[in-house]
Amino acid sequence: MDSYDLVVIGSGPAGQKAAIAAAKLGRRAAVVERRDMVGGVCINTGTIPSKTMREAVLYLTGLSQRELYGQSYRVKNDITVADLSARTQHVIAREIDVIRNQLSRNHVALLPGTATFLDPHTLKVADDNGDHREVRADKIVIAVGTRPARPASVDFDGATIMDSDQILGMAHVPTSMVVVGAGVIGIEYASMFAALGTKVTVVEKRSSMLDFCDREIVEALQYQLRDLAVTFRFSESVKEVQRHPAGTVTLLESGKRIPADTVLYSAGRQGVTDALDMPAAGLSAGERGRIEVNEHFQTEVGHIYAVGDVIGFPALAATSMEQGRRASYHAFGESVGGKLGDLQPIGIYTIPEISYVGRTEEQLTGENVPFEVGVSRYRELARGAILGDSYGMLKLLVHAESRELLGVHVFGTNATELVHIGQTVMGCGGTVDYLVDAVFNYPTLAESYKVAALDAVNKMRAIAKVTQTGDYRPLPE
Ligand SMILES: Cc1cc2nc3c(=O)[nH]c(=O)nc-3n(C[C@H](O)[C@H](O)[C@H](O)COP(=O)(O)OP(=O)(O)OC[C@H]3O[C@@H](n4cnc5c(N)ncnc54)[C@H](O)[C@@H]3O)c2cc1C
Ligand SMILES: NC(=O)c1ccc[n+]([C@@H]2O[C@H](COP(=O)([O-])OP(=O)(O)OC[C@H]3O[C@@H](n4cnc5c(N)ncnc54)[C@H](O)[C@@H]3O)[C@@H](O)[C@H]2O)c1
Repeated sequence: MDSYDLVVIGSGPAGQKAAIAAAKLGRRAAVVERRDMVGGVCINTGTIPSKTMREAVLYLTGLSQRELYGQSYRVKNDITVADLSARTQHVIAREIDVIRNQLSRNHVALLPGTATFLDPHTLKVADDNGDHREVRADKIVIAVGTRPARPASVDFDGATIMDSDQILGMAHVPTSMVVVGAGVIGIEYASMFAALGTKVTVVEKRSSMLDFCDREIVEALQYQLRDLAVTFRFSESVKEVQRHPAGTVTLLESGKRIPADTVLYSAGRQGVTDALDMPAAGLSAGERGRIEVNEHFQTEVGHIYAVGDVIGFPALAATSMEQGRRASYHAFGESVGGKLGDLQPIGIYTIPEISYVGRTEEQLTGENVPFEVGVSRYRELARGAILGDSYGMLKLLVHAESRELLGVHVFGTNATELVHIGQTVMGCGGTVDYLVDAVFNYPTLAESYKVAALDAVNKMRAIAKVTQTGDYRPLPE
């Protein structure tokens, strides 16, 4: 039986980084993964295909250029699924190659197959072709990720009623689509299909969407999506999805019926823990197959760690990678930076994109933290005009007394890149004054930080002026 210092189950972002971190610490590491899933959901069905498809949609539809060249501007009419998937397949293949290469040059063994616990230190790895082997490990990292939740009441056929894995194999761009669930996946795909000209209806059982984001920005997104003919049905639950020869009908609890070519069911995901035989290792999975861990990512069995989507929120590729690295470091007694804290950015690749770091206005108000808001609009930036982005905005939330940055919220072109400037300032404990005094390249979108910072300090100065000149008269009690 082969023996390793660390065996990782799953080769997604969390598993890869756990294994490579162990290898860098001089440990013998192995990753177990199914032959057709190297790179995990991230590379094969999730982040990478969806983000590549988005890029193809933006390019081929010419959507982001229409402010400059007119509303009829297109790079290609009649965009086909083949147009979209050519780019996707190219990027997936390239990324898998990079991962295989990184693992092999770090001497991490890639063991093909599905892992099952035999006991807390031993795993059976069964390949699809019927072969199996047993491996022993001092430490084990579970990084098995999630798969789309599939309620029994929905008859998924992969052609007209699909989950987010199946959508990548769709045969044609539909003329109409119902998206069930306005979570990140649902809204990202709703944006892409709306940009392609599909008539999209989003059904969401909550009264609003993306509740963790800044409200003003979510409203701006909804406005932009409605402009692309998206219909929102909030506070509505899907009761049943019917398949008919001529298309689908989505039946809502309220009695409404929505006909459409296709349905994308994106109402959450569940942990892929069923194949693991968790009880054999003394473990159990909770609601939706999730595994509970402590701050070091240890499960209830100390030498077994769990990282990535299988432990739940925030379920992002970037956080998964960092959790993987931290779990390995902890397993082998290496120190890591402070707690994986509040400064993890969120990036949502809707059209236009959203990104933020830190707290929202709603959170700060709820916590009675006094703050000032500084806003910069892309339409007032030279780079915004050059790009043809008139709707973008950057918003800074600044502590009214200490002048620290408390949150950065960006909407529009390059939002997911821009957010890192604010993240760095916040991570270094910087104040709004750093941004006021800094010089940014011109013409750039980064300049929006200075504009928003000046806006915030101007408002703060206005308050100070009123209170210091004696003009300020408190209202009678
Ligand atoms: C449509 C979509 C879009 C997304 N977009 C983004 C985005 O833009 N940005 C972002 O940050 N995140 C995004 N995400 C989330 C991101 O993909 C995940 O956070 C990330 O993939 C989680 O990594 P992971 O390592 O936990 O697991 P995964 O990537 O899910 O990989 C887990 C791997 O474990 C393997 N596995 C499972 N069980 C076993 C077993 N018993 N034996 C062996 N192997 C096993 C699976 O085959 C799989 O390959 C998106 C997700 C989806 C679905
Ligand atoms: N850009 C990114 O970072 C990115 C992109 C995609 C996915 N992800 C990750 O993937 C994970 C899963 O995303 P998701 O969107 O599938 O799940 P989710 O759980 O975030 O959203 C599901 C939504 O569906 C709604 N819903 C559930 N049942 C319903 C019903 N019967 N009728 C109507 N609405 C219903 C829920 O209220 C919820 O809003 C997320 O945690 C996210 O972090 C991240």
